[in-house]
Amino acid sequence: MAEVDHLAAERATARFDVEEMKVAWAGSRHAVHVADRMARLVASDPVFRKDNRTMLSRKELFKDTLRKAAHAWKRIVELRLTEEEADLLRQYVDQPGYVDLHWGMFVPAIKGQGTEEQQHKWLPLAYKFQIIGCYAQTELGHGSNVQGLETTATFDPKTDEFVIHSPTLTSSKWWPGGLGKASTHAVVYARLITEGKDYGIHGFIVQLRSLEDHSPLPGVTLGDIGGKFGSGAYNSMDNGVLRFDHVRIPRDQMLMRLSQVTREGKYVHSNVPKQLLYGTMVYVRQSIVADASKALSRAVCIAVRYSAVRKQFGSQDGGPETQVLNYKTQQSRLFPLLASAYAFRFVGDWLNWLYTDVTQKLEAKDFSTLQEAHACTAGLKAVTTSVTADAIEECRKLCGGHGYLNSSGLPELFAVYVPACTYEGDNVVLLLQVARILMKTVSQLASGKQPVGTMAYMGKVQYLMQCKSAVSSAEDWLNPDAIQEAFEARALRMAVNCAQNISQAASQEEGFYERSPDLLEAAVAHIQLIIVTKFIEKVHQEIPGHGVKEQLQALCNVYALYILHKHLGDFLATGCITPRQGALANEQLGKLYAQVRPNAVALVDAFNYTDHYLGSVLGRYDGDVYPALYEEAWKDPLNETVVPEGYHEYLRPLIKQQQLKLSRL
Ligand SMILES: CCCCCCCC/C=C\CCCCC/C=C/C(=O)SCCNC(=O)CCNC(=O)[C@H](O)C(C)(C)COP(=O)(O)OP(=O)(O)OC[C@H]1O[C@@H](n2cnc3c(N)ncnc32)[C@H](O)[C@@H]1OP(=O)(O)O
Ligand SMILES: Cc1cc2nc3c(=O)[nH]c(=O)nc-3n(C[C@H](O)[C@H](O)[C@H](O)COP(=O)(O)OP(=O)(O)OC[C@H]3O[C@@H](n4cnc5c(N)ncnc54)[C@H](O)[C@@H]3O)c2cc1C
Repeated sequence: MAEVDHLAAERATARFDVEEMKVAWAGSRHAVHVADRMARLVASDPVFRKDNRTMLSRKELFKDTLRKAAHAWKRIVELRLTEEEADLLRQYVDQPGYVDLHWGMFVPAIKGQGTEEQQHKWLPLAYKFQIIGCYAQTELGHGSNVQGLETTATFDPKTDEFVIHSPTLTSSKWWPGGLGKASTHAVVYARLITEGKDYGIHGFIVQLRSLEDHSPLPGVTLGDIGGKFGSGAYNSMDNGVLRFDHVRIPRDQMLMRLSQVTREGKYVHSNVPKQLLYGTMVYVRQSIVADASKALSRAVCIAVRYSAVRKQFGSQDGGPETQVLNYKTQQSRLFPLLASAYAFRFVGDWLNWLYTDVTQKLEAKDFSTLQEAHACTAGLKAVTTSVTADAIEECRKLCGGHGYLNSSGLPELFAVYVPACTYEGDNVVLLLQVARILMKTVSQLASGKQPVGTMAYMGKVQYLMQCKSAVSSAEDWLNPDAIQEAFEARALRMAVNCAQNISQAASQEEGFYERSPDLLEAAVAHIQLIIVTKFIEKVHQEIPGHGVKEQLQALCNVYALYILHKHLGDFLATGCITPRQGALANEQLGKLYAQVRPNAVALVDAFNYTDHYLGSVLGRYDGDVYPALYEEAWKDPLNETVVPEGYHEYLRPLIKQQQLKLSRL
């Protein structure tokens, strides 16, 4: 705890119990305690220091990542941490690295697509780090279009092996994290060819490097694909390139849970949807939604605390300067982001529940919710990552000039975060998947088929297509039913409009292609409805703690009315609300900002982030920003010498030359 709390006055104005809000944010009292313990464990360990990260060269940074990963593993083993604790510890280490892919994709791919026998063989090796794995799907030529991958896995019945081959330059695996330098194994996605027939993409476990000296195995060419956006940031990750020259693997290294190749080379597909092959991506997409709320809340925490510390311009009578957080423009930019952080947290929790539920159903051979899981994970991944990436940049601007310094933590957070809009599915490609499912659902309405899950509202088509909002005062917008109805009507009408336009095209496919920009917007409207709905549902639950429910209610309204204001064109164009009702929503939004203002600092305190995890001099808990900024500047390598290197070669001769010229005049 800080000795002098420059934000004490801010904390004193909070009208709710911050400790109970921490519980609401984390999900349970247990979750708060575990997270707290792990965060402090990391913060107090000098190996996990990260304040110098942006000053390291790529090689130093990569070695630092290896060191941290090894040290984290040592601590996990020494302290006998549970899986939950270990995950949190890695999260607080906060440095992307090969372990993310090992635990996050390699292990889940084997769990999801391997037979019991295969799991029994490979998982213990992975669990003890006797092998290190990555997820090698994307190629130089194709990422989004998975069916377009070119790597081949041809079955050779003579030797009972698959021959893995990269037939073209564009078939080189390109991007997999952990592949470049660290992994010994990969789950490789390749076209399965047997008995002369191409059966499409399947997963194979392939060893890449020697377990003795880490050198590439014969026929394997691999390396790192090069430096990436920003200093520090995602450059700690060894995203890699990989080519195979007729590399042989035993038949039983094909992941055979969904389909098999027999000893004779016969292809057998189990009676399950082929999309289960994409299961690892669905799993990771739901983790990415949870991660979005973490990244967004970090940026918002920095911007809120700093905005409370920073003062600019005085009162007209020469009194004290104004905290920038008091400017209405600062509030209208920042508070919707604060509300979005909470909204993403709660929708992330719900998505995690949905994923668990779908997984249990799949195990019982019930595939009915597969489409719902795909639409929700793809859509929520796309919307939450796009908003978060933009929001981090907005937080940088909200911190003025100091936000541009590495020591603010925001440039690195942005650089680490932005690829989330691309990896695990480009956001546009994923939203078009949602749109496809929306169009399918609309087309089935006429046949009387009742939509289910998050599409259930579309079943109220008769009502939602013609309803008119009853809002007649700003306060009316505090009614969750009014909000819910407006969002449902907007989403449905946008989807139906798209479907009508598509039906006028020469073919469904052509119509979809022509209308894809509108379809994107319809998909976003549907996903925003889900986020609003889940926030409203959360607030309806019993939430203990003085004032906690009231604050969450206010944030829920901020989130919904901000989206309504931002996308007012949609609501007006579809006739869901009138211009007057739009203006009333904006009026109410202003009142809500005033309600959030005294609670803002406490609302970010509830994220319970250590100064180490935040990694920002602007976001310090104690608000003692200026001495920290000043001190950080002196740590820059440029300040190691008073006279810079290069002075004698370039500066002195220049200055002397000018002096000489002047003396000749
Ligand atoms: C790893 C760590 C995890 C923790 C995260 C926390 C953050 C930590 C921070 C840092 C670490 C980050 C690590 C990042 C690692 C990144 C890894 C990757 O990027 S891996 C590669 C990911 N690649 C993609 O996502 C590719 C995107 N493309 C696709 O998914 C597909 O090709 C497609 C776009 C969906 C198209 O598929 P396809 O051509 O097969 O078909 P369609 O004709 O469109 O669809 C056919 C039917 O299949 C349905 N469908 C499609 N996908 C799915 C699915 N996933 N599940 C269920 N159903 C699916 C589709 O709806 C169609 O259905 P019908 O209409 O026929 O009914
Ligand atoms: C940091 C990072 C880490 C990664 N880690 C891994 C990993 O561990 N393993 C792995 O296998 N892969 C990994 N990837 C690859 C990643 O999954 C792909 O980059 C991603 O799926 C996007 O595919 P792409 O690069 O082919 O983009 P493209 O599909 O080429 O996208 C280019 C542009 O085309 C647009 N576009 C493409 N298709 C359509 C369409 N049908 N309609 C409209 N617009 C379209 C996109 O919106 C985009 O604007 C990683 C990528 C990054 C950046």
